[in-house]
Amino acid sequence: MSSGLTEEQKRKIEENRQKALARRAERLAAQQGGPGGLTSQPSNQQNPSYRRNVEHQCVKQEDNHVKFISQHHQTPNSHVAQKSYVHKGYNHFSAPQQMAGSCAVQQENCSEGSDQHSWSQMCSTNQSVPILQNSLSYSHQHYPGSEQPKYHPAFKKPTEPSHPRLTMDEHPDDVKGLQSLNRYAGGHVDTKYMPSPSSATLSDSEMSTNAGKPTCGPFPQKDSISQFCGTMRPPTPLKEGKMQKVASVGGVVSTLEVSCHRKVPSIIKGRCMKHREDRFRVEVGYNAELVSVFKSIPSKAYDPATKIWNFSLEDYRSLMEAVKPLSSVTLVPFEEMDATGPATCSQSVSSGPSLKSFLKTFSSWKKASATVRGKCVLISRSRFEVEIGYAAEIIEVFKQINSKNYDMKTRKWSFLLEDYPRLMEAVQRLPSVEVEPLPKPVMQAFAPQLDKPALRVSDIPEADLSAVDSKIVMSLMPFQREGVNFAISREGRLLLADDMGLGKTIQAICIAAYYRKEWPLLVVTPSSVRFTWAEAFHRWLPSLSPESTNVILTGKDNLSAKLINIISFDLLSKMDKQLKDTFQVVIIDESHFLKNTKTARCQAAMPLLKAAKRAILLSGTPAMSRPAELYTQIVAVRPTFFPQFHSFGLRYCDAKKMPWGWDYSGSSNLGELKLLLEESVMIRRLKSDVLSQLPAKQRKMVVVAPEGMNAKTKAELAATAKEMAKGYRSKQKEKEALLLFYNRTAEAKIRSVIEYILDLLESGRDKFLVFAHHKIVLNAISNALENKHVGYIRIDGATSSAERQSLCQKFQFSEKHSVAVLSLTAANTGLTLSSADLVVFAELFWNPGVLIQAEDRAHRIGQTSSVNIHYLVAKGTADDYLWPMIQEKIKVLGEAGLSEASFSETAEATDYFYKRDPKQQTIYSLFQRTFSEQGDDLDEALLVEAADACQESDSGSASQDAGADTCSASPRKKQRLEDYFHRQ
Ligand SMILES: Nc1ncnc2c1ncn2[C@@H]1O[C@H](COP(=O)(O)OP(=O)(O)OP(=O)(O)O)[C@@H](O)[C@H]1O
Repeated sequence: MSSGLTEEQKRKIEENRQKALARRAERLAAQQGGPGGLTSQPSNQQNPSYRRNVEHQCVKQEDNHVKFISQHHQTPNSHVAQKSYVHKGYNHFSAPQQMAGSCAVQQENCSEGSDQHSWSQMCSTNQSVPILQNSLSYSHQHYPGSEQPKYHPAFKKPTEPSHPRLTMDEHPDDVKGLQSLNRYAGGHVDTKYMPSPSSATLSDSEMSTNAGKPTCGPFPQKDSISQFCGTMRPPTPLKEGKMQKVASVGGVVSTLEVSCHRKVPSIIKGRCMKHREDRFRVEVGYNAELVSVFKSIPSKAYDPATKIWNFSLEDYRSLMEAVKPLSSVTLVPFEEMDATGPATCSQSVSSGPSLKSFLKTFSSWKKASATVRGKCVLISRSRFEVEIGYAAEIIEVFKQINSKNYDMKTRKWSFLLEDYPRLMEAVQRLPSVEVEPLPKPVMQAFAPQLDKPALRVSDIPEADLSAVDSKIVMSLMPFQREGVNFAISREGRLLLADDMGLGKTIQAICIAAYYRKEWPLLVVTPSSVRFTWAEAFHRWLPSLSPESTNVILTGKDNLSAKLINIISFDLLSKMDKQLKDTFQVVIIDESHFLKNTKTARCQAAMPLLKAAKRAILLSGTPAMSRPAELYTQIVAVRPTFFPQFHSFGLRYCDAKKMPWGWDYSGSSNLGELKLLLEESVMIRRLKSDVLSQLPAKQRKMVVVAPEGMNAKTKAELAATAKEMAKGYRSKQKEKEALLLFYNRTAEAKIRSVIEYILDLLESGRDKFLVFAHHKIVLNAISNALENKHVGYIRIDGATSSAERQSLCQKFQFSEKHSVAVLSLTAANTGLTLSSADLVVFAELFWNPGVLIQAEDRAHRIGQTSSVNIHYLVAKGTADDYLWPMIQEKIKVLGEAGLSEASFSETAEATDYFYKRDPKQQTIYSLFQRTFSEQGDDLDEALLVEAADACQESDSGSASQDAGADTCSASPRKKQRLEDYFHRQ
């Protein structure tokens, strides 16, 4: 068919094309020239050895097909063996290490060439290919027709580049490794090709094998072969004017469709380099797609200084797999290079890292070829178990171990830890058995047990606490003292995970006080309990001056202004990062708040904890649903344990690869995790463990944050207090003022109360009672629970007796109902709610009898635990007067044997309140007078009325906002109250 072109036109086109080809050839020669560069050679695709040392360029032939122009490398230091490396390095991360040490890898100019074709071809034609240029397969490589000896460059001596020899003298460990390898090869390795100790030399001929053997060498069995070659494809037929660059082995290089004639799309090239032990980095320019791939890799770490990402070698393969589909990126696989550049072949063989890589490669191969697999799991502080299927040879090994024990029920063998090294050594020699060792942190933690029996927690020596305030030391319960000893034996780094209410605060303060010389101290806590911490320090360490605590209220406050600095998690993320080295002693209260690494609070806290010398983490519920939640807390205490989450996830979270990534939500080897934690990270006692040391009730004052109040409410409260301090002429006025003060206190506390309740829920408290007096408070709590979809019951004055009973049953027996919201006056008697062991008082009440009865809804027959009682107290409100008054009254009751526990012994000190201030004293007297013993009943009636008045207005058209007028009484009730006051 005529092209429609004249002869002259065709001649011109051909001429231009030839010129273009000549220019391209020149350009390529220039790119690849220089020292160690390339010299153009005719293509020889039949010669595999030639292929090993060539790079291809594609040019278009007359017939519109692509041909490869191959070029030899001239020096061993140049681009030798790049293809083989590119294609197989991904298979297991250690292989490239091994190989890379020998030869620099540099991705050829893929805009023109497609070396991957040749690789695909080689694999598909099952020709002998030097693809396994790693030390495991060299003995089976055969290179028919090759003039040159074929060996892995790692075994090449620099002085004898064409006839490499490896002697025992030179590389004893490597040779040993090869010998063991032979054992692991399960008869597939032809031993005549293995170096013998006597000859200790590998000749070229010894290293060669027969043609026609699988290109991937005999070691990997079916699976591993496909690992190496399975994804190799024959070359994709080329379309006219185009060639496809095909991802070859395992897709190290992505498929690229390039035109030999068109402008080549811009492709970012990068390379994988050794980073530090167990990690590699990817040196590459910016590419958005690539960055999202990086972010999906579990072990990712980004160095902002160098702007380079690095990863665990364990994720090497998944990273390369993920990069494969990116058409705009080419990554040269991981290579091992020294600091100055590509290592020579001989360097790589003799250097330590190369040997390591070799051994890693070795074990990877073994892993791939083993037919019986199992794992070691720690089952007690002194014994481990081997979980494995049946294999006669391993049973033989087990029987040789003195401490062996066979459990008939579980059909598992266990051994003393001291026999672990011996057993593993023996297992290593079994070719078809692969046993996963104990994790490194387990070995670290239990290293002493390899020699001698372990100490029990109770055997831990008594710490010398003579430098700590005697008040706190004397107050410690025996189990608390053990906790302090444990912390000091672990050099002040621990997770104190005692059950809720067991006194983690007192223990943490004592531990921190032991390291007082290293202060300033930082306490990070939920904001709702910042002030409680400040109080606790002064209560337990009387030697502290009153100015030594600094509760941080805003992001602008000075974080290290005082000896003890207390900050909320949320504010911590706003602190100056530079301060991370300021604190040598750090306490993290409710440390499970750090469970999610992605949160700002976790990201702010972790560097602090790692930099600090002492890290005291407190949590009654370190993990609420899965072991993954423990990871950050473990790393905060022991940063060297599991530097990468992925290895932790694999061992303890039953990590599973899903189409969307890794799923770490499961759990595995929990017994071992518990042992590991208890050995070196955590101490945890349950209430039931120490019940005999606990009082039946433990009361605690929780100072709720004043910034929870809005400015208007605060101003009104201050004005009311000021008025009251002046005194009143009539009793009526006095009581009206008092009533107003009490109502406004209710409004003012709402926000802090809600925050506290939600913090409790977040901390895993799943069954508790909340008492409040004002309807506005009860409503606000109910609304907050509903918004958070927390199941609750509510009993107040409007609840009928029939309903009460069924609600109690629901709460007692249903897990869905976590909170009981109760009116102080309507639900303090006659109800059994003993399934909870925590009672929270959102509001105070002047009559201690009512409070004690309310407490006893949980503390009654059926209760098997010690009951914790939290009184929420707000500074600058009526609580300032109600709290000391209640304490005094309860103390009296306690002394008379009428109350089981007195506040003075179990709750925080009262001198926090301004009883010494004359104005405050006046108000306090007013409270006392109004709520005098004789008047209690009447006063109670009065305040119940007041609360009702508040409720009525609240339930009417009034908004539920804590506005100033919300609690004004209805006209009818107001009249009743006025009448009452007049009667007084
Ligand atoms: N040895 C002790 N002597 C006196 N009071 C103590 C002692 N130990 C704990 N308490 C009191 O018991 C109450 C509960 O203690 P704390 O708040 O420290 O418990 P916790 O373990 O932190 O509980 P949670 O997990 O609920 O925060 C507090 O009022 C505390 O003062």
